[in-house]
Amino acid sequence: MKYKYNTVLLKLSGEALKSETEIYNKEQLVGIAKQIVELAKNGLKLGIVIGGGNIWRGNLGKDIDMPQINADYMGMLATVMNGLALESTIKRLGYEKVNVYSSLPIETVTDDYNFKRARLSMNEGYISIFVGGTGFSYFSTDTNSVIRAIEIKADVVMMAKNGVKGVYDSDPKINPNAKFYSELKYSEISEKKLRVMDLTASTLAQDANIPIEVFDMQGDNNIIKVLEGKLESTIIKG
Ligand SMILES: Nc1ncnc2c1ncn2[C@@H]1O[C@H](COP(=O)(O)OP(=O)(O)O)[C@@H](O)[C@H]1O
Ligand SMILES: O=c1ccn([C@@H]2O[C@H](COP(=O)(O)OP(=O)(O)O)[C@@H](O)[C@H]2O)c(=O)[nH]1
Repeated sequence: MKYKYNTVLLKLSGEALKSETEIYNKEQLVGIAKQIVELAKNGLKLGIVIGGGNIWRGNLGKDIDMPQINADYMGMLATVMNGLALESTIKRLGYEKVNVYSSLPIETVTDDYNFKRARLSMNEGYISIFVGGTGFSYFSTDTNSVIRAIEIKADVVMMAKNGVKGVYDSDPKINPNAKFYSELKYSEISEKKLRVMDLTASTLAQDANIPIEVFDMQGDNNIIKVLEGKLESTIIKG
């Protein structure tokens, strides 16, 4: 196997799909889809959780006096849109074996999520795109990613960032002297108050003993490179 892992849960934020002015950028979508198709064709079992941040986030609800729960469900619906955009881009590249599983029942355009069905289809080479988040308010797609990774028996959660190669001791975009970590323990995420993912997600990953690999997906074929072990990243485990 040419990749470090056999089964991977890839977390993409909504930011990965957008441009400066549009919620969807064709080059971004195609660039991601091409890598995903290559990985799947080479036998990697791939589950993808996609965020909704290019369209809407629940914390925007307060700006329009919207209750958090309503705002959160709008955010979850945003992830469904992103999943459909990725699905159609993958299929346009000629790879038909892709399912969009939604935690929100939207029978017309998605399959209802069922971990057994997802595992079976992935064993047959299908890419699983998980949308709708956890289906519950007050959660994030980071937590959703860890839950789906547990359910599909993934070897790792690949946490794709936009423009940051991994985890530092402080925000590298603010502190140019921030120290990069190539490895971290889960406990250090909370001890050092590192902004990588929400604590629910890191605590769940620690309990399930699932490593999380944080890498920068903004670069030529970076998703493939990191899985080939050819890209610097931060691995969180133990
Ligand atoms: N300790 C840290 N290590 C890395 N990035 C950090 C850290 N603290 C804050 N950041 C900031 O978090 C940003 C990533 O935000 P996040 O929402 O998690 O990523 P994305 O938008 O790519 O999903 C980075 O671009 C960086 O500016
Ligand atoms: O299980 C979930 C997942 C997502 N969300 C909502 O959907 C929004 C978009 O998800 P996220 O912010 O995780 O997307 P990303 O930042 O990865 O683009 C969040 O802000 C939440 O409001 C939620 O309520 N429950």
